[in-house]
Amino acid sequence: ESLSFGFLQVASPVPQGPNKWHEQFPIAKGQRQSPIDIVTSNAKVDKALSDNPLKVSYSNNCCQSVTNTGASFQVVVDGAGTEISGGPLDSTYKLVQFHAHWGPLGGDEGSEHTVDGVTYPAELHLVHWNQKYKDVGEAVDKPDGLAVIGVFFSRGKEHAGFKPISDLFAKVPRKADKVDISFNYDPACLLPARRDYWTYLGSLTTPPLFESVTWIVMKDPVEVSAEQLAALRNLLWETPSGEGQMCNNYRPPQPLQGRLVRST
Ligand SMILES: CCCCCCc1ccc(S(N)(=O)=O)cc1
Ligand SMILES: [Zn+2]
Repeated sequence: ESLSFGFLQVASPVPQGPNKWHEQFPIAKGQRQSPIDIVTSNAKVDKALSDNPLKVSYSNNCCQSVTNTGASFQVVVDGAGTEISGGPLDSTYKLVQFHAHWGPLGGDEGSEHTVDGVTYPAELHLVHWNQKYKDVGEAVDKPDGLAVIGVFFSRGKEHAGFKPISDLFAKVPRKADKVDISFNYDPACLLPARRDYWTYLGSLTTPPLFESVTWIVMKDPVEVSAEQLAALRNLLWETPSGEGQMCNNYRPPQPLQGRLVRST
C-alpha cells in the first residue's frame, strides 16, 4: 500500500534484497535456512523413504485463482482433497498454494536450490501445511508446520500441463491482480514422472523465513519452453527505477550448518 497525504503520494518502499533481510528477520542467519546447494555425494540414501513412499493425492478442481503477489505468481488452492503424506512426513499435509522463482530472460540461474552448484532457470514450490494444526496460519512457524515440494524447471519443449497457468500471467501484471481459474486443473501434472527426491529440514526462502519447512526437492527437472519461461516476465513488480519485469526473485543458497540431506 502507498502512503498518501492528500496531494503527496509516497510510494511503498521497494522490497529489500536477500542480503538485507537479516536486519528485519534475524532468523535469516539461522541454523536451518533455505535454499541450500544439494551436494549429491553427501546426500544419504535412506531406505525408510522408499519403504513408505511419498503419496501425492491432488484433486483436479482444487485451484481457485492466480494472483500477482508482488514477489511471484501464486496459484491459490482450496484444500479440498489435495494431500501429501509418507516419505519424510510424519503427518498428512494439505496443499495451500504454489508459486515459483526464476532468473533473468534467457539466463540459467533462477532456481533457489542448486545441485552440485548447478542452477536451473526456475523452481516451482508446492506449499503444504501440517493437518495436525488448525490452519496454515498456526502451522506456518512450527518446526513441522510446512512441507514444500520443489520442482526444477529446465528450458526445452513446452509443458502442456503448465500452459493453462503460464497463459494467465499476462492477466495479472500488477501486484494484487487476481484472475479466477475456471477450468479443472491438477497440479500433480507439474511433477516429474520419476518421483525421486532429496529431503532436508529448512525454512521459507522469503521473509518471514520461518524455519518450518520439510523440503522435498524432486531430482528430475520438468521441461518448459523458453516462451513459458518468458511468460513469467509478464508479471511486473516495483524496482528501484519504477515498475519492471519480475525476475531474479530467488534467494541464493544458504549455509548447510551441518544438516543431513537424505535421498530416495
Ligand atoms: C505469516 C505469513 C507467512 C506466509 C509464508 C509464505 C511463504 C510460503 C512459502 C515460501 S517458499 N518460497 O519457501 O516456498 C515462502 C513464503
Ligand atoms: Zn518459493
